[in-house]
Amino acid sequence: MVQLYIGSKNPTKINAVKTVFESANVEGVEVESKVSAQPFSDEETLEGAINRARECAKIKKNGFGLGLEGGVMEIEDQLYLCNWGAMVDDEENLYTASGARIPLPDEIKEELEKGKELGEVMDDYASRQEVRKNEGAVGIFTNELVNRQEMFAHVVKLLKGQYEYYRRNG
Ligand SMILES: O=P(O)(O)OP(=O)(O)OP(=O)(O)OC[C@H]1O[C@@H](n2cnc3c(O)ncnc32)[C@H](O)[C@@H]1O
Ligand SMILES: [Mg+2]
Repeated sequence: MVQLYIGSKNPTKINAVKTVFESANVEGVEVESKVSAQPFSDEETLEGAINRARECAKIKKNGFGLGLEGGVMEIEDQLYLCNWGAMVDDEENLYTASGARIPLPDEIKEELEKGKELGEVMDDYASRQEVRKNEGAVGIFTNELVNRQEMFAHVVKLLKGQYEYYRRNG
C-alpha cells in the first residue's frame, strides 16, 4: 500500500488526499510551510506547497510527501484566492499543480492588507466558525457549489495524474 504524508492537520486537505488516493494510507503531519501564514502571490503560495511536500518527504522517508497551500494573488488591483499543490515521490521527483482562482471582494482585501489571515477574515465575514476547515472561502463565494475539500481534491488529482503519466512515459 502506498504511504502518503500530507503536510497539514487541516481536515479539508487530508480528506482531499484520501478521496483521490483511495487505496493509499494517508497521514497528516504538522510541518512548516516556511512562507508567511498568509501568502500574497502565486510564487509564495507555490513555494509553501513545495516546502510542505519536501518537509514531509524529509521527516517521513518511507512515503510520498504532499503539500497543499492556500493564498491570495493580485491581477491589476483585483485580489484572487489561489491554491497550489506539490508532491514528492519516492524517487524525489517533484510534481506541482495549481487550483481554482476566484476574485475576493475589496472588503476582504482591506482586512488582509491590515495583516490578518484569510481564515480569520472569512469567519467574521460569513459569521461562521472555522471556515478554513469547512467550506472555505471558495465555498462561501461560490454558494457552496465548490467547497475547499473538493477544490483541493482537484489539485491532488492533477498531481496524481502527472505522477502516473511521467512514471509510464518519463
Ligand atoms: O493548517 P494549514 O494546513 O496551514 O491550513 P490553513 O487553513 O491555514 O491553510 P493555508 O495555510 O494553506 O492557507 C493560508 C491562509 O489562507 C487562508 N485560506 C486559504 N484558503 C482559504 C479558504 O478557502 N478559506 C478560508 N481560508 C483560507 C488560511 O486560513 C490561511 O490563513
Ligand atoms: Mg496555514
